[in-house]
Amino acid sequence: MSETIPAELASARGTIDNIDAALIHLLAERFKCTQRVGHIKADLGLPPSDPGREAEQIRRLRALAEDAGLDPVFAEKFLSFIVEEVIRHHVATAEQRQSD
Ligand SMILES: O=C(O)C(=O)C[C@]1(C(=O)O)C=C[C@@H](O)C=C1
Repeated sequence: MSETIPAELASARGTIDNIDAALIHLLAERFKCTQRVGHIKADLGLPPSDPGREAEQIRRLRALAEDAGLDPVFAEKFLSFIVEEVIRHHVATAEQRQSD
């Protein structure tokens, strides 16, 4: 296989790399924010998950995805994947709080 990458492919990959970097930064900011939420919930004795809030988020993101031309099923799966990890962090924060 040739080592030379066509200019158009290299340019598209450059854009993909920039978008992936933005996604990582956005996710890092989101997790910093949910870490604050985890501490607030632990302080107030609130449960780690909030199914009502999640239902609202799913409804909103599915609509946004449809408008943006993104598969809403994928958007929902992506959100669920993130929220599952957030809940795991919230549980660990609450457990840590109880053992302090
Ligand atoms: O909003 C909250 O209550 C959160 O804990 C944040 C978050 C989220 O990551 O968006 C995570 C868990 C909840 O079930 C709902 C939403």
